[in-house]
Amino acid sequence: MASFSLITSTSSLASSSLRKLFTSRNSVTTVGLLSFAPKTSIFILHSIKHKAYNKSSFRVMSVAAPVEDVAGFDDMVAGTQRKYYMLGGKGGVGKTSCAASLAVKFANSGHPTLVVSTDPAHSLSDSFAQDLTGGTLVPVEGPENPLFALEINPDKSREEFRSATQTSGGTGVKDFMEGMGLGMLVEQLGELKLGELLDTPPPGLDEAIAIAKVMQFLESPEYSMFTRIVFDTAPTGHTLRLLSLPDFLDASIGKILKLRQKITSATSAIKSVFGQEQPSQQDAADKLERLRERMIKVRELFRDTDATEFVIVTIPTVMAISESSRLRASLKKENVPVNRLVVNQILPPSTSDCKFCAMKRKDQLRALDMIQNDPELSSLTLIQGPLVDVEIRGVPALKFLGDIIWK
Ligand SMILES: Nc1ncnc2c1ncn2[C@@H]1O[C@H](COP(=O)(O)OP(=O)(O)OP(=O)(O)O)[C@@H](O)[C@H]1O
Repeated sequence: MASFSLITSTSSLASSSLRKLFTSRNSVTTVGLLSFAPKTSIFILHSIKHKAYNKSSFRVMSVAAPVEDVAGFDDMVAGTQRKYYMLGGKGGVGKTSCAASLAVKFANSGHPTLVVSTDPAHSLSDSFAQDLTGGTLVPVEGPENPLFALEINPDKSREEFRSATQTSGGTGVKDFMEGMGLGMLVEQLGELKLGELLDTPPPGLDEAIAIAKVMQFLESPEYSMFTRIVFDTAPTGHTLRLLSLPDFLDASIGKILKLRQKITSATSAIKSVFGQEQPSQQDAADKLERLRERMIKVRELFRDTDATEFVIVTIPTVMAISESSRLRASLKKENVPVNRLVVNQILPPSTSDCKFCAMKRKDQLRALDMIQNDPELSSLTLIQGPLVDVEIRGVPALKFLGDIIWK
């Protein structure tokens, strides 16, 4: 079992001396500097004496600084009406770690919580160190109140869309129409690029369908208990395409449905001539209509300032901050509410004469300065997350990270 301990010290006590001190006494092999208050440091001591993490292995020896309401967590946790938090940003910045730690914090604050991954490359299972795969709700072990996780299977979502559209205007219908010599309708199909849409669905479609599916779940009574829903979304590019997707799909599906009317009359005319049963398109059309309605709901949810907030997660590099600025601009254009910016993986001030650390920190401070001068980002509540030198995995570690970030 691994054990973690928190200890505060004066800043003059370097991690190397702590490492020596605890290695001899407690088999502590890793000492990570977590954050600095003006006169205090918090160190995380990670023992590899044991094989697995568990809750009781965390020992908080003292707390460094009074908890400040930096992130406005009081506001995030207030009220029992359902709220959605979507965490998004560039790949690898720590979206999953931040989303999972927020979900743990909500659950420990009394909210039955659901954390959902719509990123095709799921990492919730890795983050919680529990198997959460399978596309259904899985209870997360550890928090004080119910916390469930859901990793949506993107391939399944895409297949659902394909089967819903295939018989109602997809390539199957196209071939059929060509066979019947109904050139005019084939042209319309071509214009809609339906074949392309079905064979290579636009990026973001999986995620839109995944979110739509979650919303469908959440409407049913057995899910009414969840008062906080945290989405770990796919990287920025996907999110941006996702936002423009409902409009695109709305228009496309609207056209498909109109086209369907024409096809239905054409097929019933053929049926009456040849006396043959044509495959019923009613089911597919109904499915499409439901999908369209759900897409509209997803769009509305993204824009609902009372129920939803998109939290941008970034790291202190020029590239990540520039991308976050573009993301914020696009979200603004789409009227998606954004109030908070998490800057994760900030190096604490160097306690040793490590030149690399000093340079890196200087570089990060320059990037942090950029935020203050960025027209898109400067107005957001800035939440700073430290870079820790142990991997954040499992509920105790996520609780620990959550208590640093979400306060
Ligand atoms: N504050 C931190 N300190 C140290 N390591 C961190 C921190 N935040 C995240 N990490 C580590 O960085 C890696 C990527 O984190 P995470 O999976 O949360 O990022 P992500 O943005 O969700 O990635 P992806 O875009 O690939 O889904 C993980 O190994 C995680 O443990």
